[in-house]
Formats: sequence, C-alpha cells, structure tokens
Amino acid sequence: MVGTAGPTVLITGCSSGIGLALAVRLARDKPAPVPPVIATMRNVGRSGALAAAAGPAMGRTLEIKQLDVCDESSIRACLDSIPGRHVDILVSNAGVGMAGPLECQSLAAMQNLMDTNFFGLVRLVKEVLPDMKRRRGGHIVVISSIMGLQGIVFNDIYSASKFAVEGFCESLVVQALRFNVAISLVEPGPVMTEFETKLYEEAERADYSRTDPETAEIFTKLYLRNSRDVFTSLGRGQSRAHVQHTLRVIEAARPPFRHQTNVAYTPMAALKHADPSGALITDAFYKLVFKYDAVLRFGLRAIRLLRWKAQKVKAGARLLGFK
Ligand SMILES: NC(=O)C1=CN([C@@H]2O[C@H](COP(=O)(O)OP(=O)(O)OC[C@H]3O[C@@H](n4cnc5c(N)ncnc54)[C@H](OP(=O)(O)O)[C@@H]3O)[C@@H](O)[C@H]2O)C=CC1
Ligand SMILES: CC1=C(/C=C/C(C)=C/C=C/C(C)=C/C=O)C(C)(C)CCC1
Repeated sequence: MVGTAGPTVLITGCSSGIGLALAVRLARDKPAPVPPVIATMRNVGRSGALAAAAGPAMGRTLEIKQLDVCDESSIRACLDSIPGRHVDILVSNAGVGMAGPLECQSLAAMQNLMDTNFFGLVRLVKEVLPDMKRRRGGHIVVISSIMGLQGIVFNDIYSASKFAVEGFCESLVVQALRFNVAISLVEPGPVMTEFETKLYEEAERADYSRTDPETAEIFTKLYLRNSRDVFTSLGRGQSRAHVQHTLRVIEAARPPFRHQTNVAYTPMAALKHADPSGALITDAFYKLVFKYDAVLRFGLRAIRLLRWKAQKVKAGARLLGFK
C-alpha cells in the first residue's frame, strides 16, 4: 500500500487540536529523509502553534500547506503541489462544531457546518480517490465522532453532519476495497481542544430570545453545565489518547472500518443496536438529561477524583524514581 520511501501523509485542519497533535506526532516519529508529513490548514497565518509544537521537525519531516476543505480549487492546488499528486494516507480531520437550540441557529451557519464537515470530506475524497484507485493503494482516515453513531441533545446539526460522514463512508468503502483502498472512521468522544472553547463562546453570543424560555433554560442551565462536566471528566488527556488510537488505525496491516477512541461511549452505541425500536437509547438519554442529571454529575465528579488521585500516585512514583 505504501511506497519504499515511506508513506506520504496529508492531514487537514492542523492549526489546532487533534490535527495539530497528530501531525506533530507523525512528524516526530519519522526518520528523515522521507516525504514529510503534509500538515494543511485553511489559514497558514495560524501555523504558529503547529510550528512551535513541531520544533526541529518543522521543514524536515513536517511541511505546512494551505488547504481549505470548503474550496475545491484550494484542495486541487495543494494536491498539484505534491510530486505525482501522491498521497498514501489522507487524514480528513478539519471540522467545526455547533450546539444549541435549533431556533437560535441560522440556516447559513448550519449550511457552513455541513459544507465543512460533510462536503469538505466529499471534496477531498473526489480529489484523492481517483489517484489512489489508479495506484491500487491508499488509506482514507476520517475523523468522525461518537455523534456520528448516536445523536446527543442540542447537537442536532453537528450530529447530522457526522451521520452524513458515516453514511458516505459506509457506502464508499466496498467500492474502495475493490481497488485496495482502505477507509477508516475514527470516532472520538469529547476531546478538550479549541472545539469546546469555540462552542462555549458561541453559546455566550447566541440570541436565546429566538426560542421559548423553557428550552433556553434547559440549554443554558442544564446542558452547558453537564457538557462542561463531561468534557472535563472524559475529555481531559484524550488528545494524546486520540493520537495513539489514530496511529494504531493508520499503522494497522488491515485497517478497521470503524474505531471508537473512548471506551466510555461504547455502551451508548451498544444500547442503540440492542433495541432497533430506538426506545431503549432514547429513554436512557431522556433520563440522563432530565431525571438523573445529579447522578450523572456525581459519577463524572467521581471519575475526575479518581483521575486526580491516579495522577498524584504517578507523580509520587516518579519522585521515588519509579518510571
Ligand atoms: N474535540 C472534540 O471533542 C471532538 C472533535 N471531533 C472532530 O475532530 C476534528 C478536529 O476537531 P478538534 O481538533 O477538536 O477542533 P479544533 O477546533 O481544535 O480544530 C478544528 C480544525 O479544523 C479547521 N477547519 C475548520 N474549517 C476548515 C476549513 N474550511 N478548511 C480547513 N480547515 C478547517 C480549523 O481551522 P481554523 O483554525 O482555521 O478554524 C482547525 O484547524 C473535527 O472534525 C471534529 O468534528 C470529533 C469528536 C470530538
Ligand atoms: C454523554 C451525555 C451528555 C453529553 C455528552 C457530550 C457533551 C458529548 C460530546 C461529544 C463530542 C464533543 C463529540 C464530538 O464530536 C449529556 C447530554 C450532557 C447528558 C447525557 C449524557
């Protein structure tokens, strides 16, 4: 699947978060000279964090290129700048989030989200798949989400975009396999990145007079509070874990079609499939959101406490000279 000089990897959305962490890790692992990891971003003016994190890998095993997934000509120009347009592994990571009551979100913002999260992937695949098919090799790794498997309250549009991603890949994978091209969906739960901070900034700016007071209160008082707890309890340290999981998918001899990166969410997906009527999972979520939210918060607090204790034990062990 991969040339003798080592694979050419192209990643989208590397100015922050998951894309940045993955690009740095891949570039650091690479012995030079090999084709450098191509870390792309829509605005290269935002490459400071990536360059700082990459350190000496910058310009040696890591190269930054401009690529906006919403702009076909920018994707084409980026690929045309690569020798032979040769990409062995495409990591489609660029994405945006959106949470809140539907009535408070503009159609333009929803369309922009779909254009980025779903059509962004479609544009990339249209551009790289023909070359991969011709070469009879390649791997398309798509950063989807747990929300591509199960919707979560107030994430209606974001979740729909990731369901679209999942359906697209599920359909395409069979044809791709015929040409020895692998497709993998990586499905993270919450990961603490700018993704989360952008959601809260957006929630601060939203005009809640467009919805009824009860819905506004459920979102601002109940959901946002619980979502913060979910992120701090389950999302901390996930960036590194996510990179490890994605590396495993990239390096697998037989790449999996789906890979969840946070085991805390596996029961959620299982519950959905255990009852085709959908009653079990809907009821479970309804109760978690409206009835047992105090229990949920208690459980999340317990997770935070256990993690904090584990960190203290590790720090103590390091002080005593244990690895
Ligand atoms: N964080 C989380 O909890 C989870 C994230 N994910 C998914 O992971 C992926 C990465 O998110 P994460 O790192 O957390 O979030 P970040 O907000 O940190 O990173 C998103 C990246 O996507 C880029 N981007 C946005 N629009 C475009 C575009 N049109 N063209 C190219 N790049 C673009 C951003 O660039 P810019 O700086 O220019 O805005 C940024 O580099 C997304 O697909 C997200 O849906 C999935 C599950 C959970
Ligand atoms: C689990 C759970 C909740 C929130 C989950 C969140 C906030 C998940 C975020 C996932 C992300 C960010 C995926 C990105 O693609 C609620 C509704 C608070 C209460 C019910 C249980």
